[in-house]
Amino acid sequence: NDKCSLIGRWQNDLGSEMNITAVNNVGKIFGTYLTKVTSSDKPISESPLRGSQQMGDQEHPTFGFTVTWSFSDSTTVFVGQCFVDDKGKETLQTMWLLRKKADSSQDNWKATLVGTNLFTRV
Ligand SMILES: CN1C(=O)N(C)[C@H]2CS[C@@H](CCCCC(=O)O)[C@H]21
Repeated sequence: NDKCSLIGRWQNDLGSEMNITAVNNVGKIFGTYLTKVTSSDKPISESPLRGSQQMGDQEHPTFGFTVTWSFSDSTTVFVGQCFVDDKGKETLQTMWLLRKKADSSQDNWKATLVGTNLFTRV
């Protein structure tokens, strides 16, 4: 049974490192996210990550989590699923929405970025 646990350290192609430190018995996810790149001009620091995963099927659980950036006024939400390939390699296939702070509602239209992202274990 290829159980896919979210716990541990993950990295993506942008050089970000995510450390999921705990998933409790009801699927609550706790961790931190350290980005190497930012669209803000502030110094980067580790940011908290909170979310939840489905606990029904432990093989390839779906999940969602929010990163509340500690150094910028933006927020990113991730949603995705954990997969294990036939060699036992785990990946997190995700899509994300990055909401940057708009200076006014007139700028609201250009304040949300979207993307896909693959995480592999460090
Ligand atoms: C590095 N990133 C990464 O690993 N992503 C999956 C994408 C979605 S979150 C964004 C970084 C946002 C940093 C905070 C800010 O620039 O306001 C980018």
